[in-house]
Amino acid sequence: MNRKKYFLDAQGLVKQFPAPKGGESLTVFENLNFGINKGEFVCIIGHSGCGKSTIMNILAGLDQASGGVVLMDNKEVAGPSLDRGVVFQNYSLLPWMSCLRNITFAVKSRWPNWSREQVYEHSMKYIEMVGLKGAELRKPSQLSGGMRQRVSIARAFAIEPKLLLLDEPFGALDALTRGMIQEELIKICEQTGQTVFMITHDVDEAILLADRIFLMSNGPNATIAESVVIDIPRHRDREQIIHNPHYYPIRNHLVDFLVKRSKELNDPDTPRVPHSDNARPAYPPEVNPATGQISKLIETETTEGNELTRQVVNLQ
Ligand SMILES: Nc1ncnc2c1ncn2[C@@H]1O[C@H](COP(=O)(O)OP(=O)(O)OP(=O)(O)O)[C@@H](O)[C@H]1O
Repeated sequence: MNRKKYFLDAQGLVKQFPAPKGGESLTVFENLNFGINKGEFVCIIGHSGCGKSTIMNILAGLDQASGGVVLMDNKEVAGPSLDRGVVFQNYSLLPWMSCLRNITFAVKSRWPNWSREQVYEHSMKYIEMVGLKGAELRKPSQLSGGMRQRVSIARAFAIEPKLLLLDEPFGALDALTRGMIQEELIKICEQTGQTVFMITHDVDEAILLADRIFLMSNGPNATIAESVVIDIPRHRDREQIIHNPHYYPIRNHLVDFLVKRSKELNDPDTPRVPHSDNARPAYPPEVNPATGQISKLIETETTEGNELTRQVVNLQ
């Protein structure tokens, strides 16, 4: 039995939006509990409208939950912070600034006491890391979509956030560019041990990148039904990964969830597995589709200092 404590810990999150003309408010999700370990790459998959971007905005501190709490490094997330870098699908670069200035601007805010040289060298390191050396003085409008997305990734990494949040960052890119940037992202994450939470609709992308994949049931009243463990060894590459014997069992499990189980879980006539064993947060079970192992993280009565201790228990 391992003892465990998460770096990022979401406990009992609820999000409700008021109805536009009075009436019943919309509960997007409720009693959402999940954790992310330091250095882990976690993807979240679920149908459109289930609440993935809402979760990401709450983790980023850009939106507030209606209930529950998010702890990062034991501190409550109460607003935006340079500890969390966000990359959106639409790049969100400042159009009047060059690529380099888009990055130096963020680096200066992060380390206001750095000299010009320090800021420049640090920013150029990340420009090089995403393969944009030579294009650093161009404005976003003079770049391709893939290049712009690489600038936003470089900017997010350059502030060395404790947590990187990626909201479908490759959604608008063609397959070839997407593949190239995925490989760069894998390389950078391997070099830096970055903790990442990423939304994607692409199951193959999720298997390639993630250590775990959260499966979200359909909304309203959505929930994270499972945390799927991707135990395919790293370094992974797109051509080789499909030959790993665990690849297709994992892929089939994800597709089956999206096609069938995500809806069933939302059907009021389908009996639900109780989400919570007791009044405490119940994390979604961890499932390894390749080995059939299911484990569950539970809180124990034990406390060490003021910290709650959690244990992983194998159920199957
Ligand atoms: N500001 C808002 N006011 C009212 N309802 C909202 C607001 N923002 C989101 N919603 C609703 O909350 C639900 C979840 O939206 P969200 O964007 O988080 O879903 P998503 O899973 O990210 O979808 P997609 O995959 O299409 O991006 C949707 O029903 C959406 O209409």
